[in-house]
Amino acid sequence: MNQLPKRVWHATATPVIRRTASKIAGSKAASSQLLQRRENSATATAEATAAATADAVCPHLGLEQEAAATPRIHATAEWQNALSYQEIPGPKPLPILGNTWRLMPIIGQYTISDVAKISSLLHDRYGRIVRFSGLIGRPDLLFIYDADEIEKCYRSEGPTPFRPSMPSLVKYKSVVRKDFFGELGGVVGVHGEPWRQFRSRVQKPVLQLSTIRRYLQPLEVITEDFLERCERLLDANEELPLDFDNEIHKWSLECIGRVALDARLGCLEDNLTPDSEPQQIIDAAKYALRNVATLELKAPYWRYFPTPLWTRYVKNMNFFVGVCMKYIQSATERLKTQDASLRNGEPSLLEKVIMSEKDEKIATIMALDLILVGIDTISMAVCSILYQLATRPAEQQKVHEELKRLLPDANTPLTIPLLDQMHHLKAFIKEVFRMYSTVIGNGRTLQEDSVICGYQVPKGVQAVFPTIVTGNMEEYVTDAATFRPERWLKPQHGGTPGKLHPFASLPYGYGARMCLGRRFADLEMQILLAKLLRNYKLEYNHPPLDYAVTFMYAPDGPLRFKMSRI
Ligand code: HEM
Repeated sequence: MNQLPKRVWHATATPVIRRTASKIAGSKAASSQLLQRRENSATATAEATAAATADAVCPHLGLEQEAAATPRIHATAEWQNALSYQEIPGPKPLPILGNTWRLMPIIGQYTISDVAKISSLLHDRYGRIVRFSGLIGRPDLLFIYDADEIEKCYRSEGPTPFRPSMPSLVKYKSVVRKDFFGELGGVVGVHGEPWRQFRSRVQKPVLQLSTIRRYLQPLEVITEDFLERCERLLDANEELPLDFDNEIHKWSLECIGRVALDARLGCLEDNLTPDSEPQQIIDAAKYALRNVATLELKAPYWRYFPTPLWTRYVKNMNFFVGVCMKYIQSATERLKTQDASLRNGEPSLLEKVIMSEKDEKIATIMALDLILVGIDTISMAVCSILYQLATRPAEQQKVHEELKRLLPDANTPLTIPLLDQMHHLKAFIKEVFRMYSTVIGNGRTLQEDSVICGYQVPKGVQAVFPTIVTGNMEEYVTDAATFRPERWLKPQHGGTPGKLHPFASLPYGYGARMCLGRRFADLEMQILLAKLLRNYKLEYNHPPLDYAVTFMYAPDGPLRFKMSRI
């Protein structure tokens, strides 16, 4: 089984936080040492802030970085007793080459697909906080493997958290297509007040339970179509094709199209021709997302000149914008021409946004963001969940039993109260996310100087919270190496007690910037698993697959599941 190795907590790598001045104040040498350390620390802070600034300022803010004033934290004992930023352990950058070479093919020791392993190796080697500095064109990365410190960072992030994600998308929105986005960047890759304003305009309709309820039936229909297509794809051994991940991708695209564009895109139709719109959407979605890791984690030369990869990326993004505009214009037309008195039931998400904002552009940009982040995340999560189900027959049986009890007639339409009672199914999903977190980590660009794990960390540094590692640490999760969905259940539903740090496994992030699509993601996954496992048995009878990062963390290889009717 592909389980990450059991990790040991590195207490030895922890700095002595309270190395107080009084301890060394006895001698002159000690005083000058302390002074020297402070000077080093001030220089390091200034250097790191300067390095970080280029990336940390959001183009949509249109503001200059605030003039430097001495931050209040500098006067506290916590700051003064902390070790300097430079003392944080981590791989040492080489002169001129920095650390970027470590991610390069052949000469580097790390490959992009191994990002999850790198994160784990860094923890094993350096301890609970690791500084990865000297990366070309980007600020230092600070990996934090301490769930209490992660909690502290999240809880003190203020009203406009800064998630340093997708600089390529930032450049696309703020430079390449400034003509279209202007001041309305959306939520992904946008920060500060512009992010807060956009998010507060769309958050309510997106997360409202009434909106989610409205999509249960349409998404169930799409899922039924998907399962019918799967049946048609089975070979003589009842096995799904080698590129089954592609089919999952089409299902998620069809779902997000229904939610964000109010349309059936037609991605699940048989025999799509290469020039058909659905196939073009499928190709563009795949290309845009799969190349982001390469664009952003390897040396980002595209920031300085348009590389072929960048040019293709821009073309794809333009295609997406065009598709969103087309569907949103037709939704607006529908709303204009439809007799309002004939409208009944809950309006769709798009209708809610168009009616409340009276601005088609807001709806278009919202749809674009939902589509861009809502396809790969969910399809890779589903690949991972299905693989774990297929390779854990006993666990699969438990979910099936639960479904048989709740849906004695397999054709019973799903309802929200029924989904609410699928405790085992939901616990299974959570356990997959804990052990194989699809999004391997989250991050924040620090907006204030902070003390983290006993070190002075300057603002502008990118803190990385590697949930794939912390979710598997014995320190935070009892019997972490064992796959046990029951740990997520309440005792009345068969739950087993044990330690589960609330900040060790956060698949959807946390706080004001938490995943905007999480309710749709949960709904889509629950519908798919309920329909699939009530009616079919899933098996995987091939050599085990490794997990790798292709933007998301998922099994790396053909998902040749055997799918047989029960
Ligand atoms: C299982 C699937 C998914 C996972 C694991 C996931 C995970 C995440 C994570 C970790 C974040 C960052 C949160 C933070 O910074 O605290 C995020 C942000 C976001 N997600 Fe998801 N996501 C999933 C599915 C979706 C779907 C289906 C949609 C769209 C319908 C979506 C839309 C978004 C958006 C728009 C943001 C940016 C929010 C903001 O910055 O304000 N996600 N997601």
